[in-house]
Formats: sequence, C-alpha cells, structure tokens
Amino acid sequence: MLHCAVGCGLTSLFRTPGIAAVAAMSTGTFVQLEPLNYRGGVRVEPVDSCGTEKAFEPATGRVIATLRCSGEREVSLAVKNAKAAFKVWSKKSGMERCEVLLEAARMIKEQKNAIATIETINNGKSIFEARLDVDTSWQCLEYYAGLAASMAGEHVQLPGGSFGYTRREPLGVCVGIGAWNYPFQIACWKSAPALACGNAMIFKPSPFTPVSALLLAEIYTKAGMPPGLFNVVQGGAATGQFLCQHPDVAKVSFTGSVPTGMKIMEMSAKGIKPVTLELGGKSPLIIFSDCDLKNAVKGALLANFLSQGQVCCNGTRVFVQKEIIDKFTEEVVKQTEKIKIGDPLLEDTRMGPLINSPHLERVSGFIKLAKEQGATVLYGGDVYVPTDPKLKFGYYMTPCILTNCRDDMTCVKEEIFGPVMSILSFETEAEVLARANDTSFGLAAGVFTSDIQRAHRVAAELQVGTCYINNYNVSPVELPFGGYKKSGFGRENGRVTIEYYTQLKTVYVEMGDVESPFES
Ligand SMILES: NC(=O)C1=CN([C@@H]2O[C@H](COP(=O)(O)OP(=O)(O)OC[C@H]3O[C@@H](n4cnc5c(N)ncnc54)[C@H](O)[C@@H]3O)[C@@H](O)[C@H]2O)C=CC1
Repeated sequence: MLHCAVGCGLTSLFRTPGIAAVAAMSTGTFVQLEPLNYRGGVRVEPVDSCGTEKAFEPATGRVIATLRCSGEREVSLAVKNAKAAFKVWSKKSGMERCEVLLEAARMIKEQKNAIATIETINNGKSIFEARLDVDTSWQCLEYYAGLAASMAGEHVQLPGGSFGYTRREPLGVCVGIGAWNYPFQIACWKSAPALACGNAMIFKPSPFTPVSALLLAEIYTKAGMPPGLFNVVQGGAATGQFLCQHPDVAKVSFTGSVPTGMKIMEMSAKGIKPVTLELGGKSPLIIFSDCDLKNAVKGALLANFLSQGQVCCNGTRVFVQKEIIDKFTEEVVKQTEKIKIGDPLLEDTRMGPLINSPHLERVSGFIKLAKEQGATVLYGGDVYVPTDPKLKFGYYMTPCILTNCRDDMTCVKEEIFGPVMSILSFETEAEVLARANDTSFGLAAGVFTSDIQRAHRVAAELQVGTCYINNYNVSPVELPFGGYKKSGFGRENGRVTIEYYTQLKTVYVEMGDVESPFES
C-alpha cells in the first residue's frame, strides 16, 4: 500500500490514500513515510545502516524521503530471507510461477496511474512517459510468465540405450542493482526473468529513486510469491558492495555507469559470480539524405529527449548527410522549440526536470565546454525556471541542440546523460561507419534511410547491441537489449535472458553395466 503525506505539515497527513488518491496527486504533495526496505514480505527498517541518503522530488527540489542505507547485517538478513523463499519457489512448476507473474502483471496494469505518478514524483520524467514505462514493465512480466512453463532441457540418446538429459535450473539468490532513470522498469526487467526462472531476488534501487521498487515488492507478495522471494534493500555504493560480496549471492545484474560496472565485475570475479552489465553509451544516429525527413526528425527527438535525455541508449551523436543537414537541423530546432517543459505531472508536459541539482550542473558544464571547444548552441541548453512558484527550485533545463561539432569534442565523446543533441555532418557511408564505431561504447545505434540494402549493411557493420532502422528508442520486451564493448554484456528482455538467469545441469543415465579398466 502507498503511504504518503499530502501537504507540507503533519496535520495534513493521511495514510493509505488508495490508488485513486495517489493517481490524483499533484506536484509538491508527496512525502514517503513508511520504511523503504522490503524483507520477508513486509516493509521494514534496516537493522543496521551505513549512513543516510535523501531522495528528492526533482520537480520542486523537496526532500520526499530520507533513507537509511542498509548495512552488512541487513543485507545478510535479506539474503537469508531470499534463500528460504528460493527453496519454495524453485520447486514450483513453470506453470505455477507463470500464474503468479500474470497476477502481478494484472495488478501493475490496474495500478498503472498510481505507479506512474509515484515514478514521476521521484524521477521527474513526464507522467506521459512514466505511463509508457509502466506498460513495458507489466509487459515484461507477462512475457516471462509465458516463457516460464516452456523452460526445458534436452534428451540425448547415447550408445547401448544409455541416455543423458539436461535440466535448466535456477541460480539461487540473484541481486539486481538499478540506476535512477527507469526505476520501476529496471526493477521489472531484472526481476521478471529472474523470478520466472525460479530464482529469488534482492533489488537495490538507486538512492535517488528509492520509492517505486517497493510498489513492485508489495504487488509480488499480493500476487502470491512466497515472502522473501523479492526483497528491496536501500542504499548507495557501500550497500551495493555488501550485496555483491555476499557469498550466498549467485548472480549480479547491474544497470548503471561504466566505472561502477567495472567495480561490480571485479567484486563478482572474486566470487566467480556471473554478471549482467547494462552500462552507458554514446550512441550514433545516422541519417542518410534519402531518408523520410519527417520520420528522421521524430527519430532524432526520440533518440535525445525522452526522460530529459537521461537514457543510456540515446543517439546523441546525430550524423546527418551533408545534402540534407541544413533542412534537417532547421526542422529539428522547430520541433524542439515546441517541447513543453514544466510540471511533470501535467498531462501536456513532455519534459520534466533532471534528476538532481549536481546532475543539472554537470550537464550545463558539458554545454559550456562544448561552446569553449567551438560548438554552436543552436537552441536551448539553459537552466529553466518555470513560472509556477512551486517549481522554482526544480532542476529544469531547455533541450539543447549543438552544431558545428567535431568528433574530438567532449560533447561528442562522453556520455552527457542530459537533453543535449550533437549534430555532425558526413558525406559517405564508409566514412560515417568508421566515425560511428570510433568509441569505446557500443550500446545502440540508429539508421534512417529509404535504401533497404544500405539499412541492413549499415546495421551489420555497427558495433552495437541494438540497431534501430528507421526508428529509435523503441524497446519491445520480446527483443533482447544490451551492449557491445564497454556498454556491457549479457542481455535483458527477449528469450535469451533465460540463459542469464539459469544454469544447465547434465544428467548421464547408464542403462547397462559399468565398463571399467580397473576391474577384470
Ligand atoms: N545499459 C542500460 O540498460 C542502462 C545504463 N544506464 C547507465 O547508468 C548510468 C546512470 O546511472 P547512475 O545511477 O548514475 O549510475 P551509477 O553507476 O552511479 O549507479 C548505479 C547503481 O549502482 C550503485 N552503486 C554505485 N557504486 C556501487 C558500488 N561500488 N558497488 C555496488 N553498487 C554501486 C548505485 O547506488 C546505483 O544503484 C549512466 O551511465 C547510464 O548510461 C542507465 C540506464 C540503463
């Protein structure tokens, strides 16, 4: 249940307002009062802690929750609970797990507006987008519910009537560590396949966005999962380390930055634990002169400005063929000017605030440096103060379009993770491919062209985990998602993810006598 305060004073608190009341909340009214850890099927305060973190409402700059970062004992308790639940859950058939996951998906659908509202309040993305995130979340649960029952091994006939078979078995207690840009969706994308495969999970959200994972935990319990199967521990790096280093954790699935991903991998290596790393990117979007310009412009906006540009797979290096660069740029600016920035809970807002004040400063710093290095700010890039007084301390900026960019500029090389599009000119396919691949990242790429052969040729040459042809940033759960190069490895979504949450056991069955060189 959601417990929150409406208004600023204690007198106006009301507990358990219900789905409809939460969905009807306005910006500046939510305060998180209940414990933010979830263990054994209930919300709990951690038994020990290693500091506190404040979570904000980016739209107003208000503190909405102060969380106690879970210490080593709390992490161990969560693991203990998860192990106990794993014993029960891993014995269930795929159809039984399917049923529970489908019920959870149904509840997410039913509570879509309330979940999206909380997500918008804590993350800052527009309610319009938050609802889409909730859709891909329940779809993910439904997808893996469907696969749960079809997980099976192989039967192999051997000489003399003997045979072997393989069993696809769960790993045990898996850890999910999430970033702040898609808090609810990341929790679902990690937990749905893990749980469908028969594992238990402990999820640690980013300390910036601690709230919505609890809604998922409560839904899972109500849908019928054993208490302890899905736990939430809150905290930052130290809590994350306790989780990764715990000897009873079988796997870590991480979404976040490259530097943290390296640390996760190091820690996991010491325990020989498999990891899935969903890391950052600096993806190219290639627009050929024979494209449908209108679609290409829409694609460029989708590739840069969803979630205030705080999207790992954003196509921020927009390569445009010389013949159409002027027309394209003019049209992109025209459409960008129309993006409505402001209160993210309003229906017509399409761009809310960035996640927090240091991040706003960081993104502004990239724009300043781009100018110093010779780029031209064609549009936006300024801190924005909405007229509504309650939004005065929010972290808004206008979406930014940079031109006159070169490949060696910082804005073109580094992940900014904000609404900043760099437009670059190119002449030939070979040239643009070389430039697009000249990066240590490899998360995604896009190509707009009407030439079907070129589209597939280019897609084959791009060193990326996902390539969009004539669209961008669409993520159907049926398709695997993940990176090449420093953008990580392992996949989320799609059938293949089953392999990342299971292990294969081979069973040999002897049907004759044992033949041995040691006995005559
Ligand atoms: N490939 C993908 O699917 C996605 C990648 N990202 C990437 O995430 C980054 C932004 O997210 P942030 O939260 O700022 O990343 P981050 O790397 O700072 O933090 C990610 C998570 O790791 C935890 N963490 C930090 N240090 C840790 C440590 N030493 N041990 C264990 N856990 C630790 C954080 O508390 C947080 O929960 C961007 O680089 C972005 O590209 C974001 C979303 C999707």
